[in-house]
Amino acid sequence: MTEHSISRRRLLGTATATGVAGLAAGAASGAIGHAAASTPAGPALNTLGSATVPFHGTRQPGITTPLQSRAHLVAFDLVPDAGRRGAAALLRRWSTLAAELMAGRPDEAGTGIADDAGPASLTVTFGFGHSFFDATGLVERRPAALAPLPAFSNDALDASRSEGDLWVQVGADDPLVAFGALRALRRAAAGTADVRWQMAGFSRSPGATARPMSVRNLMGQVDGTNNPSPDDPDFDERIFVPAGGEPAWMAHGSYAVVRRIRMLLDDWEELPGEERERVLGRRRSDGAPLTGGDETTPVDLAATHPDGQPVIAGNAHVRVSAPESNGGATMLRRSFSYHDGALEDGAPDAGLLFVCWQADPLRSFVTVQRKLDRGDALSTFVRHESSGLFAVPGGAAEGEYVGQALLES
Ligand SMILES: C=CC1=C(C)c2cc3[nH]c(cc4nc(cc5[nH]c(cc1n2)c(C)c5CCC(=O)O)C(CCC(=O)O)=C4C)c(C)c3C=C
Ligand SMILES: [Fe+2]
Repeated sequence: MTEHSISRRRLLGTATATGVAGLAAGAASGAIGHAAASTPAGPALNTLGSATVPFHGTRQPGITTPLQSRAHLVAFDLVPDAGRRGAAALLRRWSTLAAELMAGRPDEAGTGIADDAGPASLTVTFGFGHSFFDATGLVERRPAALAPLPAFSNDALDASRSEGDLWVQVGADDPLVAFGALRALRRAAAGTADVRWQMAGFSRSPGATARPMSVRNLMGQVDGTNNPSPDDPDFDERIFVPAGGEPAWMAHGSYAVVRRIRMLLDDWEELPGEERERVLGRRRSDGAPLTGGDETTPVDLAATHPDGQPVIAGNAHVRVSAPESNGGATMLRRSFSYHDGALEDGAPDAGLLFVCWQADPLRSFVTVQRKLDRGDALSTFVRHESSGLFAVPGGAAEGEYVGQALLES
């Protein structure tokens, strides 16, 4: 791995560690710009607030964009008489709105929630669920890859917080900007689609750590290290549907698997530190593999102790989930933490809004999750509580809207 690829790899899984690193991220990915930096009435916005991600492009934003510190994941169901026309009109309204908000132009009809802020790297990403195609009479255009995910033994899924006709992912580095965008999108859907479920997530704020590193999850683990990098020769083909792929309207798109995974934090925190590291296969302090080095050192799955026992346990999470253990299966993980108070028994309702991206969910998520389901030491400490699979089409060109190739051809 080159220095360059290390820094690119880090950027994807990282709420960039400093303002300077944030700028470097934008420059490296070509994805982040800066909105007009001052208002007539006030001082210039700082770089965090003024950072922009373009809405228009070959791919949708929010997939390879560096992880923002706030997110809302929302599923909508179309109202019964919306049909294909209603859905097309909604996607057009949503796309226009998303382009405006992401460029830093506030929603004129809104309540002014984000008026003083810039776009703060706002991204809005749209996807279609399995049921969308029934609701719009487009069943024959439903991708085979949207077949329902199989049941896994560790699942405790709540159907009312799973799936949905439409999925929207909002991310921003300012909670008010993220909330303002969510409100505007909800208002634009009124009369056409109702919220089915909604989840709020968070990650580390840019500039919060002393050095660039991947973020930590609520188990205290450094998470996102071994994500595939856009510099990998097979990155595009593994994460995105190619130009000539099937169905044609999914060209440059990707499939998002969304799982709300509650962490059994009371049990986890009881576990001695060494045991926690054994469960994962990496050090808690800096995310380095138990086989040595630093966060970016490759894990040596073949390494053994003098007594012949593997250094990375047979059921350690990084061994069971690794591409080497799954016929090369890989996915881009872009997850957020969540905390929704306490359950009736007092346990924290907290965990991971696990979001992963891939060109083929059966080959990637399903293959790895099947393996994890059979023998992952981490599974004792987590519960999958909701699930969704969404087809996220390619990006919209100027003057077009997301999903136009599906809804109008
Ligand atoms: C089906 C896919 C996966 C689920 C579900 C999943 C849940 C999950 N993971 C963590 C924490 C970590 N995972 C890490 C690595 C990792 N996880 C997956 C897949 C799923 N994880 C993969 C493919 C990998 C990479 C393996 C490799 O190639 O080395 C790590 C280590 C750091 C990293 O590489 O990101 C952590 C930490 C939690 C807490 C969790 C459910 C709540
Ligand atoms: Fe994982």
